Amino acid sequence: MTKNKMDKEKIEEGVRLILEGIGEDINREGLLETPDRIARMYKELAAGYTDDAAKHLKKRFHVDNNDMVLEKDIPFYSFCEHHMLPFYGTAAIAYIPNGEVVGLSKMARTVEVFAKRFQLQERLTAQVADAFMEELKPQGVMVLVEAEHMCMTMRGIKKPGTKTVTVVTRGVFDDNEKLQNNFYRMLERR
Ligand SMILES: Nc1nc2c(ncn2[C@@H]2O[C@H](COP(=O)(O)OP(=O)(O)OP(=O)(O)O)[C@@H](O)[C@H]2O)c(=O)[nH]1
Ligand SMILES: [Zn+2]
Repeated sequence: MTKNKMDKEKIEEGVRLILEGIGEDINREGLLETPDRIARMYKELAAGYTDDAAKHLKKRFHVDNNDMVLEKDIPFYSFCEHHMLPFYGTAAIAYIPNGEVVGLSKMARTVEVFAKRFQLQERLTAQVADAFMEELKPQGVMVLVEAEHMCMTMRGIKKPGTKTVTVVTRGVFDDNEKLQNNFYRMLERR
């Protein structure tokens, strides 16, 4: 992924063009600072382009037992790459260690790295799983993402409340009904 710094001026120019295209007066008081604000906003909301999952997953702790670790209800906000509108929800990551675990916060940080980009929910889900497999090298990983897409709620088909669920398995979770059911059972526990 690109390590380039964001081009703030380009974003500002783009925002001015969209506002002009819509027919707005870009010189009216309320809009004067908007291009600058939006450029600063993207620096935060698209920070994933300059972040790297490997950086967060490289610190490990040894464990004696390779029991499943599950982190669930990890909230995230992302953007759909088709409409540049937010999609948001929660992610759950489970893995079976291979003698090593990562800090719990790093699981949520990995979600952030890939969520803070223009995304497809399917790709976001797979990228989180693949980052775990590549960096931590567990025996397997399973990731579930549940999200609402604003491009389906405030425009287009307009179906608020519709949830999209994407699931990815890697390693020992592949085709392993027992492990997958274990994951789903742990997700349901409140
Ligand atoms: N698979 C997938 N589709 C997505 C995601 N986010 C948005 N979409 C869909 O991307 C599609 C883009 O379809 P297009 O027909 O090119 O665009 P559109 O004319 O704006 O489509 P409508 O939303 O149906 O009005 C839409 O069906 C969106 O619902 C995502 O994360 N994954
Ligand atoms: Zn969309």
